[in-house]
Formats: sequence, structure tokens, C-alpha cells
Amino acid sequence: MTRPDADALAAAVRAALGRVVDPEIRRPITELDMVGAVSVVEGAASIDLSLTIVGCPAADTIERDVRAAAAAVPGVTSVDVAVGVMSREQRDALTARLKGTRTSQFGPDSLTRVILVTSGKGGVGKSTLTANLGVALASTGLSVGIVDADVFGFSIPGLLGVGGARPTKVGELILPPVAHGVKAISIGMFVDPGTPVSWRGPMLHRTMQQFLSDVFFGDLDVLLIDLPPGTGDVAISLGQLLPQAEVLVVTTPQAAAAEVAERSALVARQTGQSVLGVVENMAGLVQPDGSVLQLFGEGGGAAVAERLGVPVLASIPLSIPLREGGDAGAPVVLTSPADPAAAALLALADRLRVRSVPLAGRPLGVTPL
Ligand SMILES: Nc1ncnc2c1ncn2[C@@H]1O[C@H](COP(=O)(O)OP(=O)(O)OP(=O)(O)O)[C@@H](O)[C@H]1O
Repeated sequence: MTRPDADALAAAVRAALGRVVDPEIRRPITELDMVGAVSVVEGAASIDLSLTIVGCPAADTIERDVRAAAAAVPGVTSVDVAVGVMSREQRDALTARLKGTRTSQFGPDSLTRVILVTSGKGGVGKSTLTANLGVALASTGLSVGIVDADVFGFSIPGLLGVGGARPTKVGELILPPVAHGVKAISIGMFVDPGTPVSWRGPMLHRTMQQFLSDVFFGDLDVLLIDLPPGTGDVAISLGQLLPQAEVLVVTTPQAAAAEVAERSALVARQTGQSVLGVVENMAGLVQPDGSVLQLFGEGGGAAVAERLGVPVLASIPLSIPLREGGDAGAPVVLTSPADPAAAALLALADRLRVRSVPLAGRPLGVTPL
């Protein structure tokens, strides 16, 4: 084989490696400087691969994908991959590049739509709805992240079926685990199971700051934030950190839940956030005989919406598959999309795909890669 052919083959292998994506960072490995020397001698390809960290959990997947991509290039008969690890300097350069010059991924120059999911009372289904909404939006091809800001009562990892997941750290950057197409981060991924989190305001504020700046979400279309119930420290911190965010208010049809839900929306407005609308959860359950069981009464969602001057965006009925899906970490929007609660959530996701705040006039947040 002549040299130009070997060079052309090596170039073809490199181009094929451009289609291998790091499953955690979600960028082609060639853009992440993970591919070193590539050569092809008489059909035998040799590839130097640098992983970001020792013991990279995605190592096996990346190496397998590299082998498959190279082997698929016509003319390549065998593939040898030498796996190494980036030097500290290389890793620092990469994390600096990924982080870019933006102080926050979700600052005013970001194109990501940030939606806070809030409620007055606990237990109204806010986390269950956030998880399902995230998965529903991701299933339509959007790039979606979820921040579990319910630090004391985190439940997002379990709802998404990644209860035991631990984020990978690359230098200063934290890579969020991906579940059902959604990048999710939660304090539950950092503490030992069973350990209660009992922090005061400043610690909560710092954690929220870190979630928004040190967790590498990449370019998201939508970031959903599951707030703790009520109007405590976290809601106030996020009001300061994300004044451009929009707020979804979750309530049950019950009058008592509705009144406190309204208060959480008013606090959001005080920080400059806009209230998108109300989602009523645990609405009437249709019985086998056709009658409707209104376990939590009626009208709470409409009452809050009217007082806030916003629409009721969805009414999600009580649903056993929704609850079971949450317990199993298998969101109902994926497992039983025809279930009435799943259908209502999918319709809500469709409504949220359309921005209420136009992008015109806003600067483009250019990805520094
Ligand atoms: N539409 C529904 N039908 C049946 N069960 C539901 C529905 N929505 C939520 N649930 C169940 O209600 C319980 C509370 O839901 P969830 O944890 O999502 O509430 P929450 O508002 O996030 O609570 P907290 O903020 O206190 O953590 C869960 O067991 C969940 O499975």
C-alpha cells in the first residue's frame, strides 16, 4: 500500500471517530481531544485514545464504539486501541473549554428555557410531574436537564430510575447522569443513602450555585428545576440566581393546597420571574362505571390561575400507573403513554415546547467548542 492511501485511510478513520460520542459529556470524542495519533498500516489501524480520568465509567463504551467505528471504515482489517489518560494540563484545558467564559450556563445570555416547578404544599406531585415532563420533552428530541432543588426531600433520582447513580467528575466539572434522555443532578447523588441533609440557607445557596455553574449540562433547550415546596431559602436563592426563569405552579384541586400554591407564585414574581401557568394534579379519577372520583375536590387549579391571572396549562388526573411508574423509576409517559395522566403530561410538554418569551433581540450564547 502506498503512503497516500495510508494517509487517506487514517483520515477516514479519524473522520469515523468524529461520530463517536462521549456518553457522559455528549460531544464527539474528537472535539474533546480524546483522540491522539491515528495510523493505518496495511489495513491495521492503530488509535491512541485518551480518557478524561482514570477509571472513567464510560471507558468500555467509548473503546467499544471506537473499535466499531474504525472497523467499519472500508480498507481497515484490524483495530488496535491504546487507551491512556489525559494529563492534568490536558484535562484542565478541556474543562476550561467546556465551561467557556460564561459565569453561569443559564445566565441572561443563555438560550436555555429555565422552568421552575413550584408548589405551596408538599406531596402534591411536583417531583413526579417534573420527572415526567422532562422525559416527555426529551422524547421529542429536545435537550433537557433537571435540577433537583428539593435538597431535603430529593426524589428525582428515584423517579428517573437512577437512584444509585453518582456523577463523574472531570477536574472541576461534574457530569450529570443521563436517565431516559434527561441529564439530571440531585444532592441525592452526592450523599450516602439514608444520610439526612440538614443545611442552613448559605449552604443551600452555594449548592444551587454549584449545580448551575459546575454541572456540565451542555447546550440545553430546557432546564426544569424541581423546587422544594413552599417559599423557603432555595426558592429565594433561585429567584436571585435565575431572575429570567419561568415558573409552573403545581396544586391539587383542594382549596387549602391552592391558597399556599398562590403564595409560592407571588414570591417568584417578587424576584422578577414570570409565572407561566398552573398545573392541577390529582384531579378526578374516572371509575370503571364511568363516574369520577374527586378525591381532592374540584376547582383548586382554576382558582389559583384566576387569582394569578395565568392559564391552567393542564389537569392531570389521579393515576395508578403514574404512581407505580414513579415508584419503579420508569416514567409513565414512556411506559403507558395512553394512560390519561400520561396523555395530559405529554400534552403539557407539547404546550411548553412553544416559548412564551420570544428570543428576538437576545444575544446568541455561542458554545465555546
Ligand atoms: N396524579 C397522580 N396520581 C396518583 N399518584 C400521584 C399523582 N401525582 C403524584 N402522585 C403520588 O403522590 C406522591 C407525592 O408525589 P411527589 O413526591 O411527586 O410530590 P411532591 O409535590 O414533589 O412532594 P414533595 O415536594 O413534598 O417532595 C407520590 O407517591 C406520587 O407517586
